Amino acid sequence: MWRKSFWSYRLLSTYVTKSRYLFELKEDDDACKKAQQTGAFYLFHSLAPLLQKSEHQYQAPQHSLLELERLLAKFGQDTQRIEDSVLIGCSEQHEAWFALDLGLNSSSSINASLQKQEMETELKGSFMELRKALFQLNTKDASLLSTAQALLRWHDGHQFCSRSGQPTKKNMAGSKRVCPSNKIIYYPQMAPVVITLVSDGTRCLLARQSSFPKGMYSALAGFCDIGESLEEAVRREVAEEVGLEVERLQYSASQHWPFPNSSLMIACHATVKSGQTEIQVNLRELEAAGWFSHDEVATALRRNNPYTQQQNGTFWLPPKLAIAHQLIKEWVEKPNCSTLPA
Ligand SMILES: NC(=O)C1=CN([C@@H]2O[C@H](COP(=O)(O)OP(=O)(O)OC[C@H]3O[C@@H](n4cnc5c(N)ncnc54)[C@H](O)[C@@H]3O)[C@@H](O)[C@H]2O)C=CC1
Ligand SMILES: [Mg+2]
Repeated sequence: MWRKSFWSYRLLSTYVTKSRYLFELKEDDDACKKAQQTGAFYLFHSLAPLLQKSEHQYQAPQHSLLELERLLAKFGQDTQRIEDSVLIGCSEQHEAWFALDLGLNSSSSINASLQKQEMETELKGSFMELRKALFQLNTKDASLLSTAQALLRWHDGHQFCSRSGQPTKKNMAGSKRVCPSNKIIYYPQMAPVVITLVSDGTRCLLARQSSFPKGMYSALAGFCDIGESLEEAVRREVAEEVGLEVERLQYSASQHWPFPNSSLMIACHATVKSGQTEIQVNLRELEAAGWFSHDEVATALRRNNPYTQQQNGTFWLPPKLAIAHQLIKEWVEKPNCSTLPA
């Protein structure tokens, strides 16, 4: 455990002190409880974050502990419910940030779910589905609320020990749950997913699932199987979904993705052997897949507004905040960047 008195915080960078402060809050329940007193809370209802509209923009409001206690009292709720909150980050000045869901059934409060509409009126905002909310927010808030929702969802779904069947207990920060009877520790999980933009040197391969919004095409994605390396997962997914063999691949970047459950999206560029570009779409996984020219993709990126695209019937690409968008943009800017052997 990092103790403030032990470390000379002044010698460390802001980022390092922040990281160590968050580490301390995860490890030490008393320190975390203390941090709640000066902290800020983001509110959710059944996993939908609270947003407020100011002028033309939405923002995610923060509430102090005092405001939260008043709110809960007003709705006849025990302040014990605040113990369900999870730590999601802190400011550079070490103001800790928490998230609390007022709609999910609470293990520490009897009168579980609070009425959504009454809360919205009281809070002068609305609980918006996260997929919609992400389009309305700046990058920092979008990322914070994604983390918050992922953590809240994980706690909601892991309230019992899978060995003893007993209720598990969350630590103050929400970084783990412990079974009191056998001491098994459960940590929040995310599934590794590979997302690959395949190129044949001049064109790139885009595909769509029937569940995608109308007209949207993206790179190939798939969950890693147990025991697989990243490289093996890319090769298998490309073979499974479009019947092609990857020749070379290059890691690009990664992203936490909260839908439908937490995934760690690992994005790669890949090439296939020239002359072996005939696609055989696996219709159990995909609705359609095809090769798109550099010009077509560059044009789609420039006019990437889903609403006008849907009306025109032309294809469109995932929004900026999705790593698929970044992967496609990278390829458009540098079409020959797939250099590492698979
Ligand atoms: N952030 C981004 O840019 C993008 C994110 N994605 C995400 O990637 C994820 C994976 O893509 P898919 O093509 O759907 O995967 P996929 O090609 O592996 O097919 C999904 C199927 O895999 C099986 N599966 C294996 N392990 C699973 C697990 N841990 N959780 C759920 N299903 C599992 C299920 O049968 C499921 O129906 C999606 O959930 C999607 O949200 C997809 C494209 C872009
Ligand atoms: Mg897939």
